[in-house]
Amino acid sequence: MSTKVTVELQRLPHAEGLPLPAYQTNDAAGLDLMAAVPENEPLTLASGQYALVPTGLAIALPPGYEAQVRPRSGLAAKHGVTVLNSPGTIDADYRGEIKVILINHGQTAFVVKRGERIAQMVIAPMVQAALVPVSTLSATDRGTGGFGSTGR
Ligand SMILES: O=c1ccn([C@H]2C[C@H](O)[C@@H](COP(=O)(O)OP(=O)(O)OP(=O)(O)O)O2)c(=O)[nH]1
Ligand SMILES: [Mg+2]
Repeated sequence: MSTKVTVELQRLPHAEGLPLPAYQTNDAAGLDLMAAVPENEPLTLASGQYALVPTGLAIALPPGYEAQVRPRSGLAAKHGVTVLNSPGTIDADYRGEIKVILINHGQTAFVVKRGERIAQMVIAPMVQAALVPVSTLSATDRGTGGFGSTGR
């Protein structure tokens, strides 16, 4: 098991009754996030449509960490449903509700029910850069080559 960082979690009123996000297996990287849509109002994503899906959760990450909202491969492979801005970035100083921007690339409508696991959240260490403006950059073998410069 990896070392664990403590993350404060606030469950908002509309998350009542939903289980806490959980790692599904011992060494899973992602905590599954559930849709906190009303029980009697499932969210239908028509083909090509996207929506901001509430999770009913807010967190306080320690400084030096971020959370990434990533797609679940099962939803992508079976239904064409993924996270539009993947990976979504949750900043350590964000205290609002975590929302998932879900898009349906599939051919048929996809219905998001309350409690459905729609995405996963990976907690990761991050560094901030101290930018130093310069007039020329250090030379490298690659230089300015990119975008397929090494071949297909
Ligand atoms: O998938 C996401 C992405 C972001 N957020 C929240 C947490 C994050 O800290 C905040 C801002 O996200 P981001 O910086 O990606 O969006 P922005 O468009 O740059 O908004 P802002 O101007 O508020 O930074 O929105 C989510 O809940 N879900
Ligand atoms: Mg931003």
